[in-house]
Amino acid sequence: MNFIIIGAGGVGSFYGVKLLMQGHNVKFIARGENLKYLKNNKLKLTHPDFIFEDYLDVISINELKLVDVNSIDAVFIATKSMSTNEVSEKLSLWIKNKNKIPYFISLQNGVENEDKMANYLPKEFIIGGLTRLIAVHIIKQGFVEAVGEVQTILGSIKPTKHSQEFLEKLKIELDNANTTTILTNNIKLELWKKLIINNGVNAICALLEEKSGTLINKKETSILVYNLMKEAGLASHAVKVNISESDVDEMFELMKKFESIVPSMWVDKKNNRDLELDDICGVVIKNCEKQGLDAPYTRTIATILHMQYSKSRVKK
Ligand SMILES: NC(=O)C1=CN([C@@H]2O[C@H](COP(=O)(O)OP(=O)(O)OC[C@H]3O[C@@H](n4cnc5c(N)ncnc54)[C@H](OP(=O)(O)O)[C@@H]3O)[C@@H](O)[C@H]2O)C=CC1
Ligand SMILES: CC(C)(CO)C(=O)C(=O)O
Repeated sequence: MNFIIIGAGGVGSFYGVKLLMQGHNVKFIARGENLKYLKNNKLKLTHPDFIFEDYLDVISINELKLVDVNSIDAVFIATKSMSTNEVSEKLSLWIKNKNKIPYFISLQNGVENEDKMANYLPKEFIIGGLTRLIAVHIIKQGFVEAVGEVQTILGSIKPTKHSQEFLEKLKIELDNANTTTILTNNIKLELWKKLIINNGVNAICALLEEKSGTLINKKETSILVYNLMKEAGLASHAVKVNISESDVDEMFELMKKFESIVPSMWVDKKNNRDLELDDICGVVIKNCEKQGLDAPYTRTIATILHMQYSKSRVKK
């Protein structure tokens, strides 16, 4: 199959490399220094189960116009959520007036990426997705480190017979790549369940500069993590997703069993990059407010992190 991966960062490199190793054609879209480096040097990606080291086929998003739309089966979006609008707009220009277009699959955190994509791309071709039980980060230029067993959950936002067939086929390829893929008819619910995890650990780990396991296993902080998760569950009711208490408990238990990791928000803080705060904590606060509720744990952690980071961050 033929894939494009937008965002040759942690998640994008991991999925792209997995597909490459299965013999698929994969084009990566990168930008800035990362693009320059990968055009001339190999990418090394390590996981406890494998090591990959090779050149990638990498282009900029502006070079996308040189790629034949008809030849591509799917485009994965693996940028941070702040880039979704910009990327989707570029994709909409690329597919304009084409009779055959690929599927567009988000692997990002956050529950609003698919809505953002739908402002630019046909709904029948948008696949919501998430990746969990994985921590994968750029350690230095050209070197990506991954851990975790990797579960991918995918679901069309407007299913058709063709999109279901495509997803079945993609599942086989991802499963062959030693990851687990779950197809769902309710991707919105799954995205909110992932938001529970992210709201539970991302901002607080970045704020306290502690790994997820440390906070989950310490009594005082595990109560904070659990309440952050609970607020994400509460927020979901504003958009009629209705996360239950047992969904929250399930996600808490899942994170308890997962290895102790450095979540992406802490990595971004370490690297002086923008944080996905609006798409994680911001969404929880906004949707609690819609119901006349506050989200005090989320608000406190997010506000302190934001203020601390704004002061200490080296201006670009
Ligand atoms: N890392 C992880 O372990 C996990 C991450 N996630 C989620 O997956 C998504 C991706 O995260 P992650 O891999 O950590 O992110 P990274 O920041 O490592 O990678 C994103 C890459 O996309 C690039 N990018 C952004 N916009 C463009 C553009 N317009 N054109 C070309 N390249 C672009 C970025 O470039 P630049 O460096 O210039 O910004 C960066 O290299 C996020 O939503 C995250 O929350 C989910 C589960 C686990
Ligand atoms: C918390 C974690 C690792 C879960 O997969 C994640 O999504 C992130 O780092 O942003």
